[in-house]
Amino acid sequence: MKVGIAGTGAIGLSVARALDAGDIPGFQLAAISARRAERAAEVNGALATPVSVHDFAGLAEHCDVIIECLPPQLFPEIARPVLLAGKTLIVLSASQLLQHGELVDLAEEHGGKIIVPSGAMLGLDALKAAAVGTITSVSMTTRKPVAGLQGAPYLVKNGIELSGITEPVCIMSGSVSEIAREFPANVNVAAAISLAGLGPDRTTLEIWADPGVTRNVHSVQVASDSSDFTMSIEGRPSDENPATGRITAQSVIALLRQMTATLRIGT
Ligand SMILES: NC(=O)C1=CN([C@@H]2O[C@H](COP(=O)(O)OP(=O)(O)OC[C@H]3O[C@@H](n4cnc5c(N)ncnc54)[C@H](O)[C@@H]3O)[C@@H](O)[C@H]2O)C=CC1
Ligand SMILES: O=C([O-])CC(=O)C(=O)O
Repeated sequence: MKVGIAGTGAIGLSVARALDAGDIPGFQLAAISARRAERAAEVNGALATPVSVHDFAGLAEHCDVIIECLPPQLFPEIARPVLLAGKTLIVLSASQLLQHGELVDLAEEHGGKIIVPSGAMLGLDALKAAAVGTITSVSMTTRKPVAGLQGAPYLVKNGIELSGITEPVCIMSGSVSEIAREFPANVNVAAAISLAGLGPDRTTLEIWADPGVTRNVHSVQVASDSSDFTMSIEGRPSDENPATGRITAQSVIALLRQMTATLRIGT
């Protein structure tokens, strides 16, 4: 299958490299999309087999599977042409699915598929299994280094300055739906958890800026009629983007491998 990568930053570049190295059987990197021509040339220069460069419509036309690894605000621009063409969209900016439910309807109408990888999170398998029964609560806490939150729309709008803090500060708590509007680049993990479990209105989230952590730390507590469980993950930052955990790109690679595997483990 031909793969197109939209956005060649921390996640897109890692996945492009793995495809280029032949590490993902059954999938071939066919095209990329970059903000600037210079970036596309730089990425192609680092690949053993350079690929064509397209705009989003071009990726939709030439590829079977398109991996969205873009700044969150560009999500509808890539999602529409891909889903209209009935192709498969792998979504990293998962928070955007909460604002753009209409794109799921578009996929349904045109035979497109939307896949949200586990990304920087764990336990979506157990959560989906619990959701077959009755989940009573899902509460999540995310702790981030101050640098990972800087520039978030909510902080800018409310003039909240985090650079001098010496103690952890809870900067927002509420439902995932409420928080996703204010921290679009920081709640992809929470969006995925909410979509797998109780939904964004009933999944609660606290976001903490913590000067004592150097990694994003996500903890989730789940209560259900089949099981109660607690999950926690400390992601090591990627080299290219400290706000993005290294495991995120690895999760996409694992997802692609699973799509053609004879033996699949996990839900
Ligand atoms: N689902 C998950 O668990 C996680 C999701 N994310 C999300 O994944 C997305 C990508 O994350 P990163 O790779 O870390 O971001 P990044 O900022 O490192 O890369 C984004 C890339 O998109 C490029 N870009 C900007 N405008 C473009 C355009 N018009 N056309 C093509 N490319 C364009 C940028 O130049 C940059 O290279 C973000 O929305 C991020 O919030 C990040 C971490 C975990
Ligand atoms: O932990 C990460 O790598 C990123 C993160 O918080 C998110 O996107 O929700």
